[in-house]
Amino acid sequence: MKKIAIFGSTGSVGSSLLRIIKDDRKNFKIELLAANKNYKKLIKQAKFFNVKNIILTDYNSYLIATKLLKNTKVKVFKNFDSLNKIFDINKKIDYTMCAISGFQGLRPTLDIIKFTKTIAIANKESIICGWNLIKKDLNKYKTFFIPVDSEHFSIWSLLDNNKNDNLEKIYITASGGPFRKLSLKKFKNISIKDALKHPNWSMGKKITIDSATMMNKVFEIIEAKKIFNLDYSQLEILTHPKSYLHAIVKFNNGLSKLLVHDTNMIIPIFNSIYFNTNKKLKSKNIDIETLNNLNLKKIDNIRFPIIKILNNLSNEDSLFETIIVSANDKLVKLFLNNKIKFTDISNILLKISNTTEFKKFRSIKPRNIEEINNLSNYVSLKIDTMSV
Ligand SMILES: NC(=O)C1=CN([C@@H]2O[C@H](COP(=O)(O)OP(=O)(O)OC[C@H]3O[C@@H](n4cnc5c(N)ncnc54)[C@H](OP(=O)(O)O)[C@@H]3O)[C@@H](O)[C@H]2O)C=CC1
Ligand SMILES: CC(=O)[C@@H](O)[C@H](O)COP(=O)(O)O
Ligand SMILES: [Mn+2]
Repeated sequence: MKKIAIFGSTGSVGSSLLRIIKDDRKNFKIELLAANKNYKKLIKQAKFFNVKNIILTDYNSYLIATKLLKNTKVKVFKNFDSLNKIFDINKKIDYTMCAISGFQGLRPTLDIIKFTKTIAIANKESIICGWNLIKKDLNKYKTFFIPVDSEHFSIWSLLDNNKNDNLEKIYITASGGPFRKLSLKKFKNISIKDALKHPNWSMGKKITIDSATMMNKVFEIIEAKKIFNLDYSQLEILTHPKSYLHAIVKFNNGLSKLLVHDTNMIIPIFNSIYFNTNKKLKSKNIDIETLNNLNLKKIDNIRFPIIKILNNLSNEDSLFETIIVSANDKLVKLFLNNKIKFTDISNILLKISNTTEFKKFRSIKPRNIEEINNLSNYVSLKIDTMSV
């Protein structure tokens, strides 16, 4: 019986994992489910899987859930401060999925490492902002790490569990999102509805907007650089409309490996929880038609100006990554609340990434979560004051 925890269980990745577990219930005991506001879905999950601990970080949702569950054995927590009341460092759980969206996933990811034997991280923002802190604790507590983001899971699989000492170059693919072919003249009137129509993947709103602006791929380059300890010069984006090929790894010895899988996040998620088992997952036959038409092209930074942020990055872990993640979190929220235009996201992000005030953070290494959180809050407030 594997004991597990799922952060972001009511979301796209979290719910996909629960669908996998539902088919194999006898082998799993869910110790904790965490979400933000969706108390109805979280309570339904907790009851269905007989989960004794839940976290709701939105205070009002926490109060409602506490009331609704008062005559049950389910304990409701309002934040992640009580992990040491739920878990025991001497009796680690087997697996945790970190699938909270955005910057807010970093603290829970850092806090759970000591309590879990394996940590599967889908929350790319935590890797981008806090990788040096995450890596330090992975080593300190001997926690096994599996990246879940499809391109990074693919690279990780090609490197056979992360031996990356003879890596020459990595290509990650981008679908190009819903506006890959849209006339540039129409970008200024892009609607929320259209921006949420990803051509290949059904994902949470935030990552879907990031795929439309191409910020998702900027994040994925940073994520790959950190996880696989590369220079940015060793990483390149290729657009591939079908999202079937996820990564190409070129090694120093002249060999290159490519990884394709169905355009379905169930595959990386399934492999993260059944890693090192021979559990069978039903999947489609190899798609020869798509393999014959990979249609790989270099990224167009006229269409996707946000790519230019990659030119401003330092090759060392820095607080600058927190600035762009937090600014992007905020700007995507403003766009989804109809406060700014789609093109404002890239324009304001590029402006922020070029200001002297923020550029100086490229040479400051993150020392602790408090420093990262404070900077993130500052960036968020700064955007409120900008004339957006
Ligand atoms: N979806 C996908 O296919 C992929 C996702 N990823 C990454 O995985 C992560 C999750 O993505 P996705 O599943 O699409 O996101 P969703 O928006 O679908 O779900 C986000 C989850 O996080 C919860 N959440 C949000 N904020 C908080 C918070 N402050 N505290 C606790 N829980 C919180 C949400 O709770 P609530 O429901 O209550 O709001 C929800 O359960 C992201 O970092 C994304 O970049 C990477 C590759 C693919
Ligand atoms: C499924 C997954 O890993 C997403 O990150 C996906 O890659 C987003 O698609 P884009 O390639 O359009 O950003
Ligand atoms: Mn991805």
